[in-house]
Amino acid sequence: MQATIYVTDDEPAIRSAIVKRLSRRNHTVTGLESGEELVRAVTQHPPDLILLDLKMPGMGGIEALRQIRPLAPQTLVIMLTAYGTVENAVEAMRLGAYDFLIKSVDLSGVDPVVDRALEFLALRHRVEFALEDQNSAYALSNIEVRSPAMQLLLGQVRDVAQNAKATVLLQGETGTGKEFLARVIHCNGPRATGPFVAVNCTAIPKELFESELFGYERGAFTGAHQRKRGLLEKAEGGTLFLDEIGDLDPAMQAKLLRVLQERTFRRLGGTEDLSVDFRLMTATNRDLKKDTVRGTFREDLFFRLNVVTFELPPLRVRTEDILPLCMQAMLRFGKEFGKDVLDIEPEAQELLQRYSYPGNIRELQNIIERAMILCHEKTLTAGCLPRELRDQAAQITVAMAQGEHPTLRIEMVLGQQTLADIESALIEEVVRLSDHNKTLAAKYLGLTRFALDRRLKKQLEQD
Ligand SMILES: Nc1ncnc2c1ncn2[C@@H]1O[C@H](COP(=O)(O)OP(=O)(O)OP(=O)(O)O)[C@@H](O)[C@H]1O
Repeated sequence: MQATIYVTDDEPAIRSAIVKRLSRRNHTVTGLESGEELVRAVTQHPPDLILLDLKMPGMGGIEALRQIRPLAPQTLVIMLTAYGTVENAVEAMRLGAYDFLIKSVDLSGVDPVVDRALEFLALRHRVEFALEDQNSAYALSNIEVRSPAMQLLLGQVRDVAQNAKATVLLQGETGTGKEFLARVIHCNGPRATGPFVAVNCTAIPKELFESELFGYERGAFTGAHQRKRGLLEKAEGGTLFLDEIGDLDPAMQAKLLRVLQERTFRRLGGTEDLSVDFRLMTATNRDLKKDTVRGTFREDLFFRLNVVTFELPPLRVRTEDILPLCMQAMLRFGKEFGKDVLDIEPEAQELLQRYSYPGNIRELQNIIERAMILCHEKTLTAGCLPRELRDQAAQITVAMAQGEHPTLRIEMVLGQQTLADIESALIEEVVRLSDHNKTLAAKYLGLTRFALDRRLKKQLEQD
């Protein structure tokens, strides 16, 4: 991003060196020699970024920051500080500065800090733009994904959306965005103007499911005072989305299969075959294939549903998507709560990116909602984030990437963990991923079953 930048420093040599350095990278850079001059310039033209020296004669950096924040809430401010005055820089960050930079002789630290701030600014612009039109929340072009896994998936979604008939199965942990993606497919396809009928298979009691799905004729059963159209009919010309399909009762599985095979059905108590035209999408956080082996899910129905399958990766294996999702949530809750929190301080960014999000995007949104309630500054700080995030920063994170060969990634905070901690975390995760089949886990780990048992026992004793 090419940006307008003000560099404010009373020392001419440093000021001109930074101005030169940034101008060479095609930014529009202006040097200013005092806090007063900066306030005047910001009043006339708020820039994208300000580099602001802490210690200046007359109006110091802190006072200048206090005055420019309300004048230019969108502008990011990086404080320039000398060794030994870092506490003041921290104070400045509490007042809304985005970051700070310790001045060194060669100024080589300037570029990465400026790049990071500008990248953040560019991301904020994109998210703001996407949110301007709430109706286009599901437009493919407005979905902000950075992780290679999600970019690949969205590319495939684009093709599938265009095919009005393709049946889609969405699999993934809770909160990974299965319903969201179903809506994206619906809204970007030829049936976008048709209805999107979402049904949670676990929310409707077993006895009522059939009448809800197929509808009924007057007098079909006691209490059926008049004809009622079922969900299948309501989805005509659009999409029927069956969530938690893995929990569908076996009798209903058989009935659904018949509709999918014949594309016709009868209302309860009816004699007429009705034909329906809809796209079916289903979602589950279970492994349906395994359920067919276990015998809890019909294999023939699985084959009908499993035409196009999307596996949504958990958020912990696509960390690149975390900050864009946080920004989106901040803007959304900011509007709701009437708060103007526009930035996330670097320490909070770090914590948000390191957390493992067992509840995925839904949990991320809850974390941001809570933080926005607690936050009274213009910048979201680490102090507004829940304790789990800070605690987890001190733990070992083991995350799994899906694929033909599932891969475990381990992160270790140097100085806080030992090799033994890593071993325990790794063993625990592999046992969990092997569905607690210890023979399989031992095989993955290259251990004998006996050696694995011995290690697990030792871990238990230490706990
Ligand atoms: N790519 C995305 N961009 C923005 N918001 C998203 C995205 N994906 C999901 N969300 C939001 O995250 C929340 C959870 O998504 P959703 O309900 O689709 O998850 P799910 O996988 O269907 O969950 P469950 O299995 O519990 O039903 C929703 O508020 C949704 O709007």
